[in-house]
Amino acid sequence: AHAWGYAANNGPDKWVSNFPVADGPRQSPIDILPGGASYDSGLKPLRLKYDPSNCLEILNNGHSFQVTFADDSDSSTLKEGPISGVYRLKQFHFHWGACDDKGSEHTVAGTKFPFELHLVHWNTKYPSFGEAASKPDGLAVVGVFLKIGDANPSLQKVLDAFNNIRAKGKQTFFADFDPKTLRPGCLDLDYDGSLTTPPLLESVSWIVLKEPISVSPTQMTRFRGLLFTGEGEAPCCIVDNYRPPQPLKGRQVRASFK
Ligand SMILES: NS(=O)(=O)c1ccc(C(=O)O)c(S(=O)(=O)NCCc2ccccc2)c1
Ligand SMILES: [Zn+2]
Repeated sequence: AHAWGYAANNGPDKWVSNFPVADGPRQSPIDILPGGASYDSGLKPLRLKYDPSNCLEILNNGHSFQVTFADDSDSSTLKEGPISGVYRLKQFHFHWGACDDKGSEHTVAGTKFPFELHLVHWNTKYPSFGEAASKPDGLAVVGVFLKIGDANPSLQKVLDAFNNIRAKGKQTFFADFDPKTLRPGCLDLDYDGSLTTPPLLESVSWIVLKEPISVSPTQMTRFRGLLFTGEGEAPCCIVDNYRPPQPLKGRQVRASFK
């Protein structure tokens, strides 16, 4: 079976043939209707605690790039909010469009943002990420929308590392980055969902932050210079690496705000 991707021949509407869960009851992303979310006064504020020294490397995995963190201790964790227990940060990555009118995976009342950041965490009640990834409460992903605006200084450090990871498979040392600097306010919309890329496992508690952070047009074009393809192959830029919204199938979205 050819590898999954985002092209016409291997994109999101083709994934179900190798990953039947693509048609499951709790798939992600979704279109979020803030008016349809129910305010949950029991929701405590989300607690992100990240240690920049846990940052290991930045990698172009052929469908996005990810910044990987050391997850062998509880020094970079997510707590409270809709989740119980302690979840460790494993990696963060982005999804984006070829142009500014699309790119995010979640949408808000049909509105698409040009980018979406995902911070992937796993539940430490399980021995490893791989174990947690197949459990209904195994993963928690924080989604942050990016909009066009002022340059984002903390993002610049990530973009400056791109020169070493332009081609698929390239990776480079990347240290001392605190993803908390990428966090906007604390209004979040929560629901039970899945990974948005194969294997599309239905193990994710999604925590989508309502307020976007800003990136400048120059910073955005840097993302679009990354390549899906390996060195020596005909260059194909990573763009439109997003899955469209999936059916809600009766799920409730909880809001941490009125
Ligand atoms: N958009 S998302 O947050 O759902 C997501 C996207 C990509 C990946 C990834 O592995 O690259 C991941 S991951 O880091 O969670 N890995 C999922 C695939 C996987 C499952 C089980 C063991 C290893 C990898 C998550
Ligand atoms: Zn993602």
